[in-house]
Amino acid sequence: MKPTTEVTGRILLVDDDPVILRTFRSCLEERGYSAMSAGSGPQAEALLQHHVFDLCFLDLRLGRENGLSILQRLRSQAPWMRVVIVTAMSAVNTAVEAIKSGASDYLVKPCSPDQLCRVTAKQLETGPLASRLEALEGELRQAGDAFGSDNPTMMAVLETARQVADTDANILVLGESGTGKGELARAIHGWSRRAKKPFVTISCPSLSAELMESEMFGHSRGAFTGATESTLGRVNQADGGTLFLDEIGDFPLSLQPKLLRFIQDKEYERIGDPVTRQADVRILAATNLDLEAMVQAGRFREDLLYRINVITLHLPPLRERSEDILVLAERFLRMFVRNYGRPARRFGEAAQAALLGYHWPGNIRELRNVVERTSIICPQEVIGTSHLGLGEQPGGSVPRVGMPLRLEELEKAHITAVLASSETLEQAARTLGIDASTLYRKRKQYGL
Ligand SMILES: Nc1ncnc2c1ncn2[C@@H]1O[C@H](COP(=O)(O)OP(=O)(O)OP(=O)(O)O)[C@@H](O)[C@H]1O
Repeated sequence: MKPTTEVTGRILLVDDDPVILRTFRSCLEERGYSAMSAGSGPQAEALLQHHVFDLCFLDLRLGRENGLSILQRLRSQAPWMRVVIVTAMSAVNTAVEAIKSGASDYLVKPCSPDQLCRVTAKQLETGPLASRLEALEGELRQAGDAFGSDNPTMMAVLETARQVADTDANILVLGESGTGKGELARAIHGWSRRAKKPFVTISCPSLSAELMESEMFGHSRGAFTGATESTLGRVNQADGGTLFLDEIGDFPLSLQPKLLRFIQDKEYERIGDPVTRQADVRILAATNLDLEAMVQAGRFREDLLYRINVITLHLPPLRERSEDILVLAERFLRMFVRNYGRPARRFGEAAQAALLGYHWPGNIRELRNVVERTSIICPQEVIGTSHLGLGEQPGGSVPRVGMPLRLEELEKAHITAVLASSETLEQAARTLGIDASTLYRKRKQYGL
């Protein structure tokens, strides 16, 4: 049974019988897999410290060692690794127990090379899909408690958010970029009676006034050049649910009266179509801009502001929520090591201190990016400060043209500096020679 396509898979064999180890190993290697063997539980654990495996064949009877407790230790050390129990016919009951404890399958000894390879191929095929699914499910499960916090300001915000979630009040979420405004909006929708209906996001800065009108309210065929098909728009899509206007401060001024009318009367017209339509939509909005100041400057309508900020929730920046930094970092770490199958397991003391001492200008988004990168590059179980790459803080070395850097690092540094010296985002975009929506995307990408 030679594989027809190229096979990949890193396999750990754990058995106290050297003959079985040799036979299994040569059989798997012949088919293109890479395999390593361990004669005992501790040997297997030692290998896991330095190597990443996708699949493990574990003999449940390893001398005096208890196979089930070895299984548990291997699973906690490498939760992404699928484990197939190898057992004698007389011990099938134990194999069932092992599957209940997290093993994926079992193989009865003696088995033929074809049986071994069939099980291997099946496990390696389903492994990545299953672990991605597990990660997603984990994220979803955590969404319920993702908003736990030990910070008093954040706790008060969350309490208000939960109280008003089930009313239809429009809510404005304020906070620096990356503080989790979008995440909170989604949670409010989830806590509301609209939870089973759509949650639709419109990212305001990414669209011009014309595109925004058509995106929100839809257009009829031929309404403007290029409108070859009619569309219903996001408002229609969100009917019965929630419409989240991200970065509402960038909502085009010329379109604000139409939004105001929709919020007040729940009525609108598509572009090029005189029929008045209705949609039952709850509005949540977010911004990191000072809308009061924009009203003063004539860049945002006062009546619209009073419609969208019936309730205002102000998310504190991460540096003011130091109680939550390590909890969030550990949650991200669990998620990413599971996704990428990497060896990092925990932050060492120095790394914890570095995480707590950093000022997190990009807030939770930056923390998430840092942990993701760390989970990939850290080659060991305990994460040290050097793996975090937090060296380029203000006062640290500033990337300069000509240094041995990736282009991205230079771009990030330049955008950061221009943003810091610009009064508005529009001004920064003009200086950089890119449009506001590109700047918006790059800020997100770099966690600025
Ligand atoms: N409580 C949380 N738990 C886990 N992840 C979070 C949490 N809050 C935010 N995040 C993550 O941080 C990142 C930024 O969150 P989000 O987009 O909600 O921030 P934002 O304040 O809306 O940012 P921006 O103002 O730039 O749009 C996302 O990847 C999000 O998944």
